[in-house]
Amino acid sequence: MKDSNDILFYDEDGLFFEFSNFYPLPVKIDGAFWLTSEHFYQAQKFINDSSKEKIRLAKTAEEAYLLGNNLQESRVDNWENRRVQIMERAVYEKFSQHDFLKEKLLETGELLIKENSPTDSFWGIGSDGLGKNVLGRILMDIRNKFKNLEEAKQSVKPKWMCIEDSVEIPTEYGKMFFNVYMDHKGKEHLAIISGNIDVDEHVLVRIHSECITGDVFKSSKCDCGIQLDRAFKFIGEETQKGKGGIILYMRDEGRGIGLGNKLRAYKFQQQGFDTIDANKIIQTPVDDRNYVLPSQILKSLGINKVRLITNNPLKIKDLENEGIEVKRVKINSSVTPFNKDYLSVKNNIMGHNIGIDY
Ligand SMILES: Nc1nc(O)c(N)c(N[C@@H]2O[C@H](COP(=O)(O)O)[C@@H](O)[C@H]2O)n1
Ligand SMILES: [Zn+2]
Repeated sequence: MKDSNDILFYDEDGLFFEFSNFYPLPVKIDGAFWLTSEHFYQAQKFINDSSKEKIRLAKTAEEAYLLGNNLQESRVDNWENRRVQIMERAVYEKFSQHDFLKEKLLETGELLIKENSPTDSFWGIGSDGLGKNVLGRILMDIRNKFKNLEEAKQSVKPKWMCIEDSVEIPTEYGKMFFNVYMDHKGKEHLAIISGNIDVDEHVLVRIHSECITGDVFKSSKCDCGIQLDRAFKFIGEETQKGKGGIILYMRDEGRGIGLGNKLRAYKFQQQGFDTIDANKIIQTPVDDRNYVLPSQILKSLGINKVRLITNNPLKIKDLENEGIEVKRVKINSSVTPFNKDYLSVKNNIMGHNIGIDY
């Protein structure tokens, strides 16, 4: 139902038309410019580049919409399952690339945002006002993400929490120096430094999100434990060669939703839902992390150029947004019968293009 305080957007002459995908504002995604976020969304329905290009070159969002719904050319399969993730990306890119829009979204505070479409009860609220409002929910999720980012940027400078700034601990891959950083929420994160750090070079870095099931209890359900071991080994080898590297171990368990929620999400995965839908079912963000704090930690160490050991495009994007030059170092995973679905979602929908050791 509509409430007088709700933020309603849909009509071209409405106060919040900028929130509509039809608002004429260009967005750059995957190296290409799209006249609107609607152009990008509609183009993703199709397999071949010529169809995508026809839509990309459409003069208006309306034209792109009509092409997206009428082009008789081969379409991607299971679009119904992918369209929300595609829409989330299109809208996130649009708002994160235009500060005035991000500000306008943040200024809506905690108010409900609804696409006041009289015809669409999936993306909007439909004629009876009771529709799913999926687009409105996406906007509110992105508003929260921006709020967390803003908070993290305002967070107190990371504080060295160790006795002498760092503690030497012998590891399987040689001695390393452990440094604790506390964030604005009181969470303690680790910077594990090995060997010589030459800030004039691209420093070898792994930003690892905590996964206690994988990192500690050797779960075969994900590739976190393998990735951590491989990053440690790689940095240990670099140290042997007289260089070095850093592992930033971030307490972002469960892609930021915490251990309990992750295990709740696992239960739904056991019923056949993928890692994205499982998070949504338990009403948590798909990924509640940002990498402002790791960027702050690196900069506090004088590091502005890194070779980042990751498959996760969001880590690269956030570091670059914080002014850090990133060269990506791919990290292979080993497929198990227990993690193959998870890896394929990371690879095919979350953009990780994972190197797979079979
Ligand atoms: N929420 C959630 N659901 C799952 O099914 C998962 N396997 C995870 N794992 C968490 O993802 C993070 C590692 O992902 P990246 O490779 O860094 O993108 C880590 O926080 C795991 O706990 N989470
Ligand atoms: Zn894991």
